[in-house]
Amino acid sequence: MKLYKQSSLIHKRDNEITSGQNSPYISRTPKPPKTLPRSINYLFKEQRFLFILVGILIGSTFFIFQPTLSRLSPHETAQPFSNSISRHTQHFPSTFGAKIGRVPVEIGRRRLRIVVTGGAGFVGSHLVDKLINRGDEVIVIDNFFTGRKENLVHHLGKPRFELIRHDVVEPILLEVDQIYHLACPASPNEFEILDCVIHKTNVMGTLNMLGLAKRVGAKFLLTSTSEVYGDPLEHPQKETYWGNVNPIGVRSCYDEGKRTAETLTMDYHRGAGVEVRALDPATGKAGLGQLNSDFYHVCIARIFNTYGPRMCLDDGRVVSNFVSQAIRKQPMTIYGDGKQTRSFQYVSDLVEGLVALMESEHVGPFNMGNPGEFTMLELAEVVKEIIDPSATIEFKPNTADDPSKRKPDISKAKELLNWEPKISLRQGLPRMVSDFRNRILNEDEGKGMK
Ligand SMILES: O=c1ccn([C@@H]2O[C@H](COP(=O)(O)OP(=O)(O)O[C@H]3OC[C@@H](O)[C@H](O)[C@H]3O)[C@@H](O)[C@H]2O)c(=O)[nH]1
Repeated sequence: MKLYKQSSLIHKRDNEITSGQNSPYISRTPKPPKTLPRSINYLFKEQRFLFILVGILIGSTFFIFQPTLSRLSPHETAQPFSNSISRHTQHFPSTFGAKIGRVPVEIGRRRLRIVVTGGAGFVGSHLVDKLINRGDEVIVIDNFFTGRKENLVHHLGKPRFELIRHDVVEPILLEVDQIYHLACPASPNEFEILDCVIHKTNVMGTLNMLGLAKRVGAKFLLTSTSEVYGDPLEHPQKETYWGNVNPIGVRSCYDEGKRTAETLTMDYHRGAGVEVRALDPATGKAGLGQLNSDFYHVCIARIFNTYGPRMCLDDGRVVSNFVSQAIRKQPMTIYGDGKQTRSFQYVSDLVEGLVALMESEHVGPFNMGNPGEFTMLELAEVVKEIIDPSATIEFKPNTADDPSKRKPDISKAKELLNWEPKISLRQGLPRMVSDFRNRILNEDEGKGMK
Protein backbone atom coordinates (compact mmCIF):
# COMPACT_ATOMS: atom_id res chain seq x y z
CA MET A 1 0.00 0.00 0.00
CA LYS A 2 2.80 2.33 1.03
CA LEU A 3 4.77 1.28 -2.06
CA TYR A 4 1.83 1.94 -4.30
CA LYS A 5 1.48 5.38 -2.84
CA GLN A 6 5.20 6.14 -3.38
CA SER A 7 5.14 5.04 -7.01
CA SER A 8 2.05 7.01 -7.78
CA LEU A 9 3.80 9.99 -6.21
CA ILE A 10 6.81 9.50 -8.45
CA HIS A 11 4.55 9.11 -11.43
CA LYS A 12 2.76 12.28 -10.46
CA ARG A 13 6.10 14.12 -10.14
CA ASP A 14 7.10 12.81 -13.58
CA ASN A 15 3.95 14.18 -14.99
CA GLU A 16 4.64 17.43 -13.27
CA ILE A 17 8.13 17.71 -14.78
CA THR A 18 7.07 16.89 -18.31
CA SER A 19 3.99 19.00 -18.20
CA GLY A 20 5.00 21.74 -15.74
CA GLN A 21 5.25 25.13 -17.41
CA ASN A 22 8.15 26.30 -15.20
CA SER A 23 10.51 23.36 -15.81
CA PRO A 24 13.88 24.33 -17.38
CA TYR A 25 13.73 21.18 -19.61
CA ILE A 26 10.41 21.94 -21.08
CA SER A 27 11.46 24.20 -23.90
CA ARG A 28 14.17 21.75 -25.21
CA THR A 29 12.36 18.41 -25.01
CA PRO A 30 9.70 17.90 -27.66
CA LYS A 31 6.43 17.11 -26.04
CA PRO A 32 5.39 13.57 -26.98
CA PRO A 33 1.82 12.99 -27.91
CA LYS A 34 -0.19 11.89 -24.89
CA THR A 35 -1.46 8.81 -26.69
CA LEU A 36 2.02 7.15 -27.00
CA PRO A 37 2.93 4.26 -24.62
CA ARG A 38 5.06 5.07 -21.53
CA SER A 39 8.24 3.44 -22.87
CA ILE A 40 8.15 5.66 -25.99
CA ASN A 41 7.50 8.66 -23.81
CA TYR A 42 10.55 7.71 -21.77
CA LEU A 43 12.70 7.60 -24.92
CA PHE A 44 11.75 11.09 -25.98
CA LYS A 45 12.47 12.62 -22.59
CA GLU A 46 15.72 14.42 -21.73
CA GLN A 47 17.21 13.97 -25.26
CA ARG A 48 17.63 10.23 -24.66
CA PHE A 49 16.67 9.48 -28.24
CA LEU A 50 19.34 11.86 -29.52
CA PHE A 51 22.03 10.13 -27.40
CA ILE A 52 20.96 6.72 -28.71
CA LEU A 53 21.24 7.96 -32.31
CA VAL A 54 24.73 9.37 -31.66
CA GLY A 55 25.76 6.02 -30.11
CA ILE A 56 24.54 4.08 -33.13
CA LEU A 57 26.42 6.45 -35.43
CA ILE A 58 29.71 6.05 -33.53
CA GLY A 59 29.32 2.25 -33.45
CA SER A 60 28.65 1.90 -37.16
CA THR A 61 31.54 4.24 -38.03
CA PHE A 62 33.90 1.88 -36.16
CA PHE A 63 32.69 -1.20 -38.05
CA ILE A 64 32.91 0.58 -41.40
CA PHE A 65 36.51 1.66 -40.94
CA GLN A 66 37.94 -1.19 -38.84
CA PRO A 67 38.82 -3.54 -41.80
CA THR A 68 40.69 -0.66 -43.45
CA LEU A 69 42.64 0.12 -40.30
CA SER A 70 43.58 -3.51 -39.74
CA ARG A 71 44.91 -3.65 -43.32
CA LEU A 72 47.05 -0.59 -42.84
CA SER A 73 48.98 -1.84 -39.81
CA PRO A 74 49.02 -5.60 -39.81
CA HIS A 75 52.31 -6.21 -38.12
CA GLU A 76 51.56 -4.71 -34.78
CA THR A 77 49.51 -7.82 -34.12
CA ALA A 78 51.44 -10.28 -36.29
CA GLN A 79 51.36 -13.93 -35.24
CA PRO A 80 53.78 -15.95 -37.33
CA PHE A 81 51.86 -17.66 -40.15
CA SER A 82 48.79 -18.00 -37.98
CA ASN A 83 46.79 -16.71 -40.89
CA SER A 84 48.74 -18.32 -43.66
CA ILE A 85 46.09 -20.97 -44.15
CA SER A 86 43.82 -18.72 -46.05
CA ARG A 87 42.55 -20.51 -49.08
CA HIS A 88 39.03 -20.10 -47.85
CA THR A 89 39.36 -16.53 -46.71
CA GLN A 90 38.74 -13.38 -48.66
CA HIS A 91 41.65 -11.53 -50.23
CA PHE A 92 41.90 -7.79 -50.76
CA PRO A 93 43.65 -7.37 -54.10
CA SER A 94 44.28 -3.70 -53.68
CA THR A 95 46.81 -1.15 -52.58
CA PHE A 96 45.94 1.91 -50.54
CA GLY A 97 42.94 3.73 -51.81
CA ALA A 98 41.70 0.87 -53.93
CA LYS A 99 38.47 -0.98 -53.14
CA ILE A 100 38.47 -2.36 -49.61
CA GLY A 101 35.30 -4.15 -48.74
CA ARG A 102 33.20 -3.41 -45.65
CA VAL A 103 33.77 -6.86 -44.29
CA PRO A 104 33.69 -7.85 -40.63
CA VAL A 105 37.20 -8.28 -39.24
CA GLU A 106 36.99 -12.07 -38.78
CA ILE A 107 36.27 -12.63 -42.48
CA GLY A 108 39.14 -10.42 -43.73
CA ARG A 109 42.61 -11.95 -44.13
CA ARG A 110 45.57 -10.44 -42.34
CA ARG A 111 48.20 -9.11 -44.71
CA LEU A 112 51.39 -11.17 -44.58
CA ARG A 113 54.95 -9.97 -44.96
CA ILE A 114 56.72 -12.37 -47.27
CA VAL A 115 60.31 -12.59 -48.41
CA VAL A 116 61.10 -14.07 -51.82
CA THR A 117 64.78 -14.86 -52.35
CA GLY A 118 65.64 -14.79 -56.03
CA GLY A 119 62.49 -12.75 -56.55
CA ALA A 120 63.97 -10.87 -59.52
CA GLY A 121 64.40 -14.11 -61.44
CA PHE A 122 62.07 -15.82 -63.88
CA VAL A 123 59.94 -17.89 -61.46
CA GLY A 124 60.49 -15.52 -58.51
CA SER A 125 59.10 -12.48 -60.29
CA HIS A 126 55.90 -14.31 -61.27
CA LEU A 127 55.50 -15.43 -57.67
CA VAL A 128 55.97 -11.83 -56.51
CA ASP A 129 53.19 -10.71 -58.91
CA LYS A 130 50.84 -13.24 -57.38
CA LEU A 131 51.63 -12.27 -53.77
CA ILE A 132 51.40 -8.52 -54.41
CA ASN A 133 48.15 -8.95 -56.33
CA ARG A 134 46.51 -10.81 -53.48
CA GLY A 135 47.37 -7.97 -51.10
CA ASP A 136 50.50 -9.10 -49.27
CA GLU A 137 53.69 -7.20 -48.49
CA VAL A 138 56.69 -8.58 -50.40
CA ILE A 139 60.40 -8.17 -49.81
CA VAL A 140 62.59 -9.44 -52.64
CA ILE A 141 66.17 -10.41 -51.97
CA ASP A 142 68.29 -10.83 -55.09
CA ASN A 143 71.97 -10.40 -55.97
CA PHE A 144 71.06 -9.97 -59.67
CA PHE A 145 73.43 -12.72 -60.74
CA THR A 146 70.75 -14.07 -63.05
CA GLY A 147 67.74 -12.07 -61.85
CA ARG A 148 66.84 -8.79 -63.56
CA LYS A 149 65.31 -5.62 -62.14
CA GLU A 150 63.32 -5.40 -65.34
CA ASN A 151 61.22 -8.36 -64.14
CA LEU A 152 60.03 -6.30 -61.18
CA VAL A 153 59.95 -2.81 -62.63
CA HIS A 154 56.15 -2.72 -62.47
CA HIS A 155 56.30 -3.04 -58.65
CA LEU A 156 58.99 -0.44 -57.94
CA GLY A 157 57.54 2.40 -55.87
CA LYS A 158 54.61 0.41 -54.53
CA PRO A 159 54.23 0.76 -50.76
CA ARG A 160 53.89 -3.01 -50.27
CA PHE A 161 57.02 -3.87 -52.26
CA GLU A 162 60.71 -3.74 -51.31
CA LEU A 163 63.74 -4.81 -53.31
CA ILE A 164 67.04 -5.56 -51.55
CA ARG A 165 70.29 -6.29 -53.39
CA HIS A 166 71.72 -9.00 -51.21
CA ASP A 167 73.43 -12.36 -51.64
CA VAL A 168 71.79 -15.05 -49.51
CA VAL A 169 75.18 -16.56 -48.70
CA GLU A 170 75.38 -13.70 -46.17
CA PRO A 171 72.92 -13.68 -43.25
CA ILE A 172 70.12 -11.13 -43.18
CA LEU A 173 67.57 -10.32 -40.49
CA LEU A 174 64.01 -9.42 -41.50
CA GLU A 175 60.71 -9.69 -39.65
CA VAL A 176 58.60 -11.82 -41.97
CA ASP A 177 55.81 -14.40 -41.84
CA GLN A 178 56.84 -16.54 -44.81
CA ILE A 179 60.04 -17.20 -46.75
CA TYR A 180 59.99 -18.50 -50.32
CA HIS A 181 63.59 -19.53 -50.94
CA LEU A 182 64.23 -19.55 -54.69
CA ALA A 183 67.66 -17.94 -54.97
CA CYS A 184 70.04 -20.02 -57.11
CA PRO A 185 71.17 -19.98 -60.74
CA ALA A 186 69.20 -22.81 -62.36
CA SER A 187 70.35 -23.19 -65.94
CA PRO A 188 72.73 -26.03 -66.92
CA ASN A 189 74.67 -23.36 -68.85
CA GLU A 190 75.63 -21.87 -65.51
CA PHE A 191 76.40 -25.18 -63.80
CA GLU A 192 79.90 -25.41 -65.26
CA ILE A 193 80.99 -21.80 -64.89
CA LEU A 194 79.29 -21.06 -61.55
CA ASP A 195 79.68 -24.47 -59.91
CA CYS A 196 81.20 -23.27 -56.62
CA VAL A 197 78.84 -20.29 -56.45
CA ILE A 198 75.85 -22.57 -57.02
CA HIS A 199 76.93 -25.04 -54.37
CA LYS A 200 77.62 -22.28 -51.87
CA THR A 201 74.27 -20.64 -52.63
CA ASN A 202 72.43 -23.90 -52.08
CA VAL A 203 74.20 -24.71 -48.83
CA MET A 204 74.98 -21.35 -47.20
CA GLY A 205 71.97 -19.59 -48.65
CA THR A 206 69.56 -22.28 -47.46
CA LEU A 207 71.19 -22.39 -44.02
CA ASN A 208 70.89 -18.63 -43.68
CA MET A 209 67.26 -18.62 -44.73
CA LEU A 210 66.42 -21.52 -42.42
CA GLY A 211 68.17 -19.64 -39.62
CA LEU A 212 66.06 -16.58 -40.38
CA ALA A 213 62.87 -18.67 -40.42
CA LYS A 214 63.78 -20.17 -37.07
CA ARG A 215 64.65 -16.83 -35.52
CA VAL A 216 61.50 -14.97 -36.53
CA GLY A 217 59.14 -17.97 -36.56
CA ALA A 218 58.44 -17.73 -40.29
CA LYS A 219 57.25 -20.55 -42.50
CA PHE A 220 59.92 -21.67 -44.98
CA LEU A 221 59.50 -23.07 -48.49
CA LEU A 222 62.49 -24.55 -50.31
CA THR A 223 62.36 -24.68 -54.08
CA SER A 224 64.23 -27.85 -54.87
CA THR A 225 64.42 -29.49 -58.27
CA SER A 226 63.68 -32.59 -60.33
CA GLU A 227 67.46 -32.75 -60.70
CA VAL A 228 67.59 -34.47 -57.29
CA TYR A 229 66.51 -37.62 -59.20
CA GLY A 230 69.65 -37.34 -61.39
CA ASP A 231 69.44 -39.64 -64.41
CA PRO A 232 66.43 -41.51 -63.02
CA LEU A 233 66.11 -45.29 -63.08
CA GLU A 234 62.44 -45.01 -62.10
CA HIS A 235 59.95 -43.47 -64.52
CA PRO A 236 57.87 -41.42 -63.92
CA GLN A 237 59.49 -40.18 -60.74
CA LYS A 238 57.66 -40.33 -57.43
CA GLU A 239 58.81 -38.36 -54.40
CA THR A 240 59.78 -41.63 -52.73
CA TYR A 241 62.49 -42.28 -55.38
CA TRP A 242 65.97 -41.50 -54.00
CA GLY A 243 67.55 -40.70 -57.33
CA ASN A 244 70.59 -41.59 -59.37
CA VAL A 245 73.04 -38.72 -59.09
CA ASN A 246 76.72 -38.50 -60.00
CA PRO A 247 78.24 -36.80 -56.92
CA ILE A 248 81.36 -35.60 -58.75
CA GLY A 249 79.98 -34.66 -62.16
CA VAL A 250 79.56 -31.31 -63.89
CA ARG A 251 75.93 -31.03 -62.79
CA SER A 252 76.51 -32.10 -59.21
CA CYS A 253 76.92 -28.54 -57.90
CA TYR A 254 73.23 -28.09 -58.63
CA ASP A 255 71.94 -31.65 -58.08
CA GLU A 256 73.90 -32.33 -54.92
CA GLY A 257 73.56 -28.71 -53.79
CA LYS A 258 69.77 -29.01 -53.88
CA ARG A 259 69.91 -32.45 -52.24
CA THR A 260 71.94 -30.88 -49.41
CA ALA A 261 69.42 -28.02 -49.21
CA GLU A 262 66.64 -30.59 -48.81
CA THR A 263 68.63 -32.37 -46.11
CA LEU A 264 69.21 -29.13 -44.20
CA THR A 265 65.53 -28.25 -44.47
CA MET A 266 64.46 -31.60 -43.06
CA ASP A 267 67.11 -31.36 -40.31
CA TYR A 268 65.57 -28.09 -39.19
CA HIS A 269 62.11 -29.57 -39.42
CA ARG A 270 63.06 -32.57 -37.33
CA GLY A 271 64.75 -30.22 -34.85
CA ALA A 272 61.31 -29.12 -33.68
CA GLY A 273 60.32 -30.72 -30.41
CA VAL A 274 63.70 -32.43 -29.97
CA GLU A 275 65.16 -32.49 -26.51
CA VAL A 276 68.52 -30.77 -26.55
CA ARG A 277 71.01 -31.87 -23.88
CA ALA A 278 74.30 -30.10 -23.44
CA LEU A 279 77.22 -31.60 -21.56
CA ASP A 280 77.73 -30.02 -18.14
CA PRO A 281 81.37 -28.80 -18.31
CA ALA A 282 81.80 -29.30 -14.55
CA THR A 283 80.71 -32.95 -14.37
CA GLY A 284 81.18 -34.01 -17.98
CA LYS A 285 77.69 -35.54 -17.84
CA ALA A 286 74.60 -34.63 -19.80
CA GLY A 287 73.04 -31.51 -18.34
CA LEU A 288 69.39 -30.78 -17.78
CA GLY A 289 67.22 -31.57 -20.78
CA GLN A 290 65.83 -28.55 -22.52
CA LEU A 291 62.96 -29.04 -24.89
CA ASN A 292 63.50 -27.26 -28.15
CA SER A 293 60.00 -25.92 -28.47
CA ASP A 294 60.51 -23.79 -31.60
CA PHE A 295 58.13 -24.65 -34.40
CA TYR A 296 60.10 -24.95 -37.62
CA HIS A 297 57.46 -25.17 -40.28
CA VAL A 298 59.08 -25.99 -43.58
CA CYS A 299 58.05 -27.42 -46.94
CA ILE A 300 59.82 -28.56 -50.10
CA ALA A 301 58.81 -28.32 -53.77
CA ARG A 302 60.71 -30.29 -56.42
CA ILE A 303 60.33 -28.19 -59.54
CA PHE A 304 60.40 -29.81 -62.98
CA ASN A 305 61.30 -27.94 -66.21
CA THR A 306 59.37 -24.68 -66.28
CA TYR A 307 58.97 -22.10 -69.07
CA GLY A 308 57.17 -18.82 -69.64
CA PRO A 309 57.60 -15.07 -70.14
CA ARG A 310 60.68 -13.44 -68.50
CA MET A 311 62.99 -16.42 -68.96
CA CYS A 312 66.45 -15.15 -69.87
CA LEU A 313 66.65 -15.09 -73.67
CA ASP A 314 69.98 -16.88 -73.77
CA ASP A 315 70.13 -18.81 -70.53
CA GLY A 316 70.83 -22.04 -72.39
CA ARG A 317 67.73 -23.99 -71.41
CA VAL A 318 66.01 -25.85 -74.16
CA VAL A 319 62.69 -23.98 -74.37
CA SER A 320 64.26 -20.52 -74.24
CA ASN A 321 66.93 -21.61 -76.74
CA PHE A 322 64.47 -23.06 -79.26
CA VAL A 323 62.08 -20.09 -79.00
CA SER A 324 64.86 -17.48 -79.34
CA GLN A 325 66.47 -19.39 -82.20
CA ALA A 326 63.21 -19.80 -84.11
CA ILE A 327 62.34 -16.10 -83.72
CA ARG A 328 65.85 -15.08 -84.81
CA LYS A 329 65.65 -17.44 -87.81
CA GLN A 330 68.56 -19.51 -86.48
CA PRO A 331 68.58 -23.33 -86.44
CA MET A 332 67.27 -24.90 -83.23
CA THR A 333 70.14 -26.73 -81.51
CA ILE A 334 69.35 -30.28 -80.43
CA TYR A 335 71.91 -31.81 -78.07
CA GLY A 336 72.57 -35.52 -78.61
CA ASP A 337 70.02 -37.50 -80.63
CA GLY A 338 67.06 -35.48 -79.30
CA LYS A 339 65.33 -38.57 -77.92
CA GLN A 340 65.81 -37.57 -74.28
CA THR A 341 62.54 -36.52 -72.66
CA ARG A 342 61.38 -33.69 -70.38
CA SER A 343 58.05 -32.47 -69.03
CA PHE A 344 57.38 -28.76 -69.45
CA GLN A 345 55.26 -26.76 -67.05
CA TYR A 346 53.95 -23.23 -67.61
CA VAL A 347 55.14 -20.79 -64.96
CA SER A 348 51.70 -19.73 -63.64
CA ASP A 349 50.88 -23.38 -62.86
CA LEU A 350 54.06 -23.63 -60.82
CA VAL A 351 53.30 -20.41 -58.93
CA GLU A 352 49.85 -21.76 -58.02
CA GLY A 353 51.49 -24.94 -56.75
CA LEU A 354 54.08 -23.11 -54.65
CA VAL A 355 51.43 -20.94 -53.00
CA ALA A 356 49.16 -23.95 -52.38
CA LEU A 357 52.08 -25.73 -50.71
CA MET A 358 53.03 -22.74 -48.56
CA GLU A 359 49.41 -22.34 -47.43
CA SER A 360 49.09 -26.03 -46.58
CA GLU A 361 50.21 -27.90 -43.50
CA HIS A 362 52.23 -30.39 -45.56
CA VAL A 363 56.00 -30.66 -45.60
CA GLY A 364 56.52 -32.66 -48.78
CA PRO A 365 58.62 -32.98 -50.80
CA PHE A 366 56.12 -32.47 -53.61
CA ASN A 367 56.84 -32.87 -57.31
CA MET A 368 55.69 -29.80 -59.23
CA GLY A 369 55.64 -30.28 -62.94
CA ASN A 370 53.43 -30.98 -65.92
CA PRO A 371 53.29 -34.73 -66.59
CA GLY A 372 53.08 -34.19 -70.38
CA GLU A 373 56.31 -35.77 -71.70
CA PHE A 374 58.14 -34.69 -74.89
CA THR A 375 61.35 -35.70 -76.61
CA MET A 376 63.49 -32.72 -77.68
CA LEU A 377 62.67 -33.60 -81.29
CA GLU A 378 58.95 -33.36 -80.46
CA LEU A 379 59.49 -30.06 -78.66
CA ALA A 380 61.24 -28.68 -81.75
CA GLU A 381 58.20 -29.66 -83.82
CA VAL A 382 55.82 -27.81 -81.44
CA VAL A 383 58.02 -24.71 -81.58
CA LYS A 384 58.05 -24.88 -85.38
CA GLU A 385 54.26 -25.19 -85.41
CA ILE A 386 53.82 -22.14 -83.19
CA ILE A 387 56.59 -19.83 -84.39
CA ASP A 388 57.82 -20.73 -87.83
CA PRO A 389 57.04 -23.88 -89.87
CA SER A 390 60.20 -23.28 -91.90
CA ALA A 391 62.48 -23.35 -88.80
CA THR A 392 65.39 -25.80 -89.06
CA ILE A 393 67.23 -27.95 -86.52
CA GLU A 394 70.92 -28.60 -85.96
CA PHE A 395 72.41 -31.46 -83.90
CA LYS A 396 75.16 -30.78 -81.36
CA PRO A 397 76.99 -33.06 -78.90
CA ASN A 398 75.13 -33.54 -75.63
CA THR A 399 76.41 -32.39 -72.26
CA ALA A 400 77.73 -34.81 -69.61
CA ASP A 401 75.32 -36.54 -67.23
CA ASP A 402 72.27 -35.29 -69.09
CA PRO A 403 69.21 -37.16 -67.71
CA SER A 404 67.81 -39.38 -70.46
CA LYS A 405 64.19 -39.04 -69.35
CA ARG A 406 62.12 -37.15 -66.84
CA LYS A 407 58.43 -36.98 -66.00
CA PRO A 408 56.84 -36.18 -62.67
CA ASP A 409 54.34 -38.34 -60.85
CA ILE A 410 52.17 -35.63 -59.30
CA SER A 411 49.58 -37.81 -57.56
CA LYS A 412 50.79 -36.66 -54.13
CA ALA A 413 50.31 -32.95 -54.95
CA LYS A 414 46.94 -33.70 -56.56
CA GLU A 415 45.70 -35.52 -53.51
CA LEU A 416 47.13 -33.41 -50.69
CA LEU A 417 47.34 -29.94 -52.23
CA ASN A 418 44.48 -30.28 -54.69
CA TRP A 419 46.92 -28.94 -57.29
CA GLU A 420 47.65 -29.91 -60.88
CA PRO A 421 48.84 -27.93 -63.90
CA LYS A 422 46.18 -26.48 -66.18
CA ILE A 423 48.14 -25.12 -69.13
CA SER A 424 49.41 -27.44 -71.84
CA LEU A 425 52.60 -26.81 -73.84
CA ARG A 426 50.60 -25.72 -76.88
CA GLN A 427 48.62 -23.24 -74.75
CA GLY A 428 51.60 -21.89 -72.81
CA LEU A 429 54.20 -21.51 -75.55
CA PRO A 430 52.39 -18.73 -77.48
CA ARG A 431 52.29 -16.59 -74.29
CA MET A 432 56.03 -16.97 -73.92
CA VAL A 433 56.63 -16.34 -77.63
CA SER A 434 54.97 -12.90 -77.59
CA ASP A 435 57.16 -11.83 -74.64
CA PHE A 436 60.30 -13.15 -76.38
CA ARG A 437 59.41 -11.44 -79.66
CA ASN A 438 59.08 -8.07 -77.91
CA ARG A 439 62.35 -8.46 -76.06
CA ILE A 440 64.28 -9.71 -79.07
CA LEU A 441 62.99 -6.74 -81.07
CA ASN A 442 64.29 -4.45 -78.36
CA GLU A 443 68.05 -4.72 -78.86
CA ASP A 444 68.79 -2.95 -75.56
CA GLU A 445 66.78 -5.50 -73.61
CA GLY A 446 67.78 -5.47 -69.97
CA LYS A 447 71.10 -3.67 -70.49
CA GLY A 448 70.06 -0.29 -69.17
CA MET A 449 68.28 -1.77 -66.19
CA LYS A 450 71.13 -3.50 -64.41
O1 LIG B 1 69.59 -25.88 -76.90
C1 LIG B 1 69.36 -26.90 -76.23
C2 LIG B 1 69.35 -26.92 -74.84
C3 LIG B 1 69.09 -28.10 -74.18
N1 LIG B 1 68.84 -29.22 -74.87
C4 LIG B 1 68.48 -30.48 -74.17
O2 LIG B 1 67.20 -30.29 -73.61
C5 LIG B 1 67.09 -31.01 -72.40
C6 LIG B 1 66.62 -30.08 -71.33
O3 LIG B 1 67.64 -29.19 -71.03
P1 LIG B 1 67.43 -27.89 -70.11
O4 LIG B 1 68.75 -27.23 -70.06
O5 LIG B 1 66.31 -27.07 -70.60
O6 LIG B 1 66.99 -28.43 -68.70
P2 LIG B 1 67.45 -29.68 -67.83
O7 LIG B 1 66.31 -30.59 -67.78
O8 LIG B 1 68.73 -30.25 -68.32
O9 LIG B 1 67.75 -29.04 -66.44
C7 LIG B 1 66.75 -28.31 -65.76
O10 LIG B 1 66.08 -29.16 -64.93
C8 LIG B 1 65.14 -28.69 -64.00
C9 LIG B 1 65.45 -27.34 -63.42
O11 LIG B 1 65.48 -27.42 -62.01
C10 LIG B 1 66.63 -26.65 -63.91
O12 LIG B 1 66.19 -25.40 -64.38
C11 LIG B 1 67.44 -27.23 -65.01
O13 LIG B 1 68.59 -27.74 -64.46
C12 LIG B 1 68.44 -31.61 -72.15
O14 LIG B 1 68.44 -32.94 -72.54
C13 LIG B 1 69.39 -30.84 -73.01
O15 LIG B 1 70.48 -31.59 -73.44
C14 LIG B 1 68.83 -29.22 -76.24
O16 LIG B 1 68.61 -30.24 -76.89
N2 LIG B 1 69.10 -28.06 -76.88
